[in-house]
Amino acid sequence: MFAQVKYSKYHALGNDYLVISPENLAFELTPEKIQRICHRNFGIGSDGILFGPLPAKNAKFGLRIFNPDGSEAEKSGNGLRIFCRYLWDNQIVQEEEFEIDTLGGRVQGRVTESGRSVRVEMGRVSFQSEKIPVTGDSREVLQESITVADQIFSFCAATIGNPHCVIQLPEVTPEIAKQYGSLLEIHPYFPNRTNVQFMKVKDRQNIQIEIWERGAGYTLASGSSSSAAAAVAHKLNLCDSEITVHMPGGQIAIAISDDFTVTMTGSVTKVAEGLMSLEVFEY
Ligand SMILES: N[C@H](CCC[C@H](N)C(=O)O)C(=O)O
Repeated sequence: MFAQVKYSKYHALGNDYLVISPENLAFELTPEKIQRICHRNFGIGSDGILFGPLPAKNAKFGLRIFNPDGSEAEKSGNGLRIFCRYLWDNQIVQEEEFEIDTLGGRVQGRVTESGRSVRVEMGRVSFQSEKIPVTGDSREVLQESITVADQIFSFCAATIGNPHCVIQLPEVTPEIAKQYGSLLEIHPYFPNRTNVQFMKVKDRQNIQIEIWERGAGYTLASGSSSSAAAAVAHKLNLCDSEITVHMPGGQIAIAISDDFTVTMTGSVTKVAEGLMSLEVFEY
């Protein structure tokens, strides 16, 4: 049994992840262990864990993505950019494009600018209720109403492998995301819970979002949230097909094709390489 566990820590616009390779782990990543590792005081602290590279049937690499509450996510845009950079840092890939298999489908990644920028084709966005999922009749979930804490919002829902609830407002703030995000995350309309974005459309090429993530809470940036919110803005014809998403942690460039395939380009920053002591589980 290893007394320590090797990990790499990166952030993507302030949305930080730990990368742990299966070759360095001799125990199962249970929800309790994930919660402890991600805890900002009792653990290393992060917005999630990227567990890979894993064997994959229809891609070069497999990746599992865990939220700090211990739940497993189908996709993470910032997580995927970080994982691509991790593979590049460890000479497992070079400048070529390569495929990664996730619970939410296969994506294509490419590392550029000596690791500082990564582009990921995130797959297709769908607004179809049964794919997200959202309860009720089979339909595209666009501009419907939802009530939390006696506040009625108009929302759109989308999936890019993981679920998203997008609410357009004239102004968005962290306070709004923190006050209503946690209630919307667990609203009965979303059987698998949902990520939530409060979106201000600045012009046809720029949106601003404040984010409440499923299983993680308020975060400074989110790649799948950027993809979903931009896709909704484009679907409602409020924005063109190339959109810059502005978040507290920074900006992500989103390009949307005619079939709503989304390509996301953004930065990755290496924070540290470390050794986690198993004592962390004894407290
Ligand atoms: N909390 C999300 C996964 C991480 C998404 C976010 N960090 C990103 O960059 O896409 C979920 O449960 O679907």
